[in-house]
Amino acid sequence: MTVRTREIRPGDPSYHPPLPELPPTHEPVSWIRDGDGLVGWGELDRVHTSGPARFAEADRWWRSMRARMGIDDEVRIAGTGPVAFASLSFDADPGTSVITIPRVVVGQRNGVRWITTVGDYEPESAPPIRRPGTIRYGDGHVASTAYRAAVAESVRRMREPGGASKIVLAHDLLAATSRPLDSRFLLRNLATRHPNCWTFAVDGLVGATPELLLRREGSDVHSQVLAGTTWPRDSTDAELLAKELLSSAKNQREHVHAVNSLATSLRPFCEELSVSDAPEVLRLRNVMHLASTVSGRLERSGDAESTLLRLVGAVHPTAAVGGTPTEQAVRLIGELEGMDRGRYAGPVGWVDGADNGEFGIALRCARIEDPGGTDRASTLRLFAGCGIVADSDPDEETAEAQAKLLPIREALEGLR
Ligand SMILES: C=C(O[C@@H]1C=C(C(=O)O)C=C[C@H]1O)C(=O)O
Repeated sequence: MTVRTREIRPGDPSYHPPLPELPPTHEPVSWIRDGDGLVGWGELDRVHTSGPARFAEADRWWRSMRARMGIDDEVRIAGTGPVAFASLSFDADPGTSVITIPRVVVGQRNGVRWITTVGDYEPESAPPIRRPGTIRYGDGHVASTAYRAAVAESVRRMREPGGASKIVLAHDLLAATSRPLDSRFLLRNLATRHPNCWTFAVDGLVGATPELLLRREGSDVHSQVLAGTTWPRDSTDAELLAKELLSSAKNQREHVHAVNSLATSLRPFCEELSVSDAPEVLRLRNVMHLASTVSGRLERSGDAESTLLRLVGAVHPTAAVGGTPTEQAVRLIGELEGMDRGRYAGPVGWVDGADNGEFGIALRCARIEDPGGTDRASTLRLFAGCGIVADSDPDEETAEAQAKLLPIREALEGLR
């Protein structure tokens, strides 16, 4: 099996279109930010994994597949040669994770565009992107009222002696389209409207996440941790909002838990690890977050324990999506939230043959529950959550979750 990467040069018909417009299928895989990234289609092979060993099993499978591939790569940068996309469940149980190898990947980075193909490849032209028609919304497993109640209960528990310091609770919203969904429609709208997020799609999970869990390039690792959120209300000036966020003790507390959890779990793998001095404000279209960067150099980058998928497994779940202490928080999420998160809030991203890659946290996303068909519309489940601390206000957190649902709702409704 030979994997071939060739540069696509200016003048080639596939040099100019934005990445989401290239796939000739309605369900491509994707990872795009600021116009750069990867899209893929056609499936060579996939595996599903589950349980606590889901990361290690996905890793083992990817290494065995790679070992069977001959590589002919004329570009030779991160993301060229063989590439797999993966989306892993939030929880060990329940939850099914997937890792898949596309037959065709088109990538772009710093003005260089390339195509990678596995085996024989017949170019196909992409059919026009379909619109999903009108969208109807309905309550999911955790409606807003139930969410507010869960937040109030978690606050009560956190105030008890021995209570957790932080718990991230989420809720869901159902959406039904009137015509079958074309994932490229969501990808195009998200990538255009949220260029500073990573627009992803893997096996029916589609979204634009602002949170980079782990990037690996050679022996360097990098993460952007988010926690602590505000959003525009009435006519609040953006500068003022950013200042208020930076000086909010409650948001700073939420943030510190998330940064510490990532740094603590990554440190044992690194000979050097640094955390930015103080959080900055990341401004997105609908919300603002406190953001910190964590950068490290791996101690034994060739080690089987330090592969990207293993590292991702070691740092997940950070307190940005789980809580502190992790085990207590995850148990409470199961009890108070009571829904199956599936792959929402789990790691999603790609890994290449040299073990370079990027994984984000699957936030601001929808899971396609029924893709529909020529004669059937589609249904999706949208997710959003918030970090809760002992002084959280249930009404505020419920409103915050609504603000976090906006990007995926707007994409579905056609805004770009
Ligand atoms: C859980 C979500 O977002 C996370 C929670 C945040 C918070 O509570 O401030 C901020 C960013 C994310 O780490 C989500 O978007 O669903």
